[in-house]
Amino acid sequence: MLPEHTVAVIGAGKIGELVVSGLLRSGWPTDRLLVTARRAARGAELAERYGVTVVGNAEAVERADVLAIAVKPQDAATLLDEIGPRVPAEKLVISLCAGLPTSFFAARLPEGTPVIRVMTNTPALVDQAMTAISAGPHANGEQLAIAEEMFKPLGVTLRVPESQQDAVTALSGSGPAYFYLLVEAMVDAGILLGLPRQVAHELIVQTAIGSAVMLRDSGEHPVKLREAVTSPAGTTISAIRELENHGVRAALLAALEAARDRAREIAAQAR
Ligand SMILES: NC(=O)C1=CN([C@@H]2O[C@H](COP(=O)(O)OP(=O)(O)OC[C@H]3O[C@@H](n4cnc5c(N)ncnc54)[C@H](OP(=O)(O)O)[C@@H]3O)[C@@H](O)[C@H]2O)C=CC1
Ligand SMILES: O=C(O)[C@@H]1CCC=N1
Repeated sequence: MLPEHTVAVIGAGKIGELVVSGLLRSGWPTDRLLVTARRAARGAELAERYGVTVVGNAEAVERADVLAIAVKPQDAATLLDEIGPRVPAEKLVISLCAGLPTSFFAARLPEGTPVIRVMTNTPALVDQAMTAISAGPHANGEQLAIAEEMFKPLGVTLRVPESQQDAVTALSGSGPAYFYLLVEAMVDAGILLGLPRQVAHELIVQTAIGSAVMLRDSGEHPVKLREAVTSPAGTTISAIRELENHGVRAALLAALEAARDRAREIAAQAR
């Protein structure tokens, strides 16, 4: 299905760029995509890399039907001071910002502007994103479908109530970083055990991929999958005892709670 909408990605940093590249990979026509950047050099880089049209924020607001806001949450108020009053209420605003509720945008946009909150993640770069989508004020099913049309080609999408978005941010938004940290630590453990770094890296990355595919495709609970690896008096249980002794499970509970709390704090600090 060819998109009927023109999308402007406002603030094409890391996340904005992955939306641009993902849309283009999915066949989104270049002439239905606009990009804005704060620095001219960044705009030129994106124009060169993707052949997209880079415009100012005001022109993006005028020409696009869908405004995907991908600036840092701390920059959102300044951006909305600039563009908010110019956004006609029939445009769809999609926020990709962590923490900020749709009410933050609604308060700075003309009455009746539909706002959708989206939390995606960096595996969008390989079309394996987890993207959670929530309707905010004035957003109807048709507009949620537009957001899904944009993000489905980048991976998996899920509709969630907006009240769950800070938790979603803690789990899947930040989630890739936790897995990368684990991989980094396990590769270092391989070094400790005397393996060459490249060998340790290959062993752990393929083990991560295999485990992830089994989690997704086997239909088995993670406990069952772990038990199948854990032989009586074997090697795995010795490692698991150490993980439990070091409070890894408790650390993850605390870590994700801290991420959720930081999302709330970002919203509270946004002016
Ligand atoms: N990184 C991630 O994994 C995830 C991030 N997010 C959310 O995505 C958003 C973007 O994050 P990320 O891509 O990491 O951050 P970046 O800093 O890489 O991108 C933000 C971009 O917005 C630009 N910008 C800021 N203000 C303006 C403006 N007024 N007009 C035009 N462009 C502007 C910045 O320009 P300049 O280069 O000059 O700073 C920068 O290029 C955040 O709100 C974050 O919470 C959501 C999910 C995952
Ligand atoms: O760290 C952050 O704030 C952003 C939001 C989710 C992932 N990265």
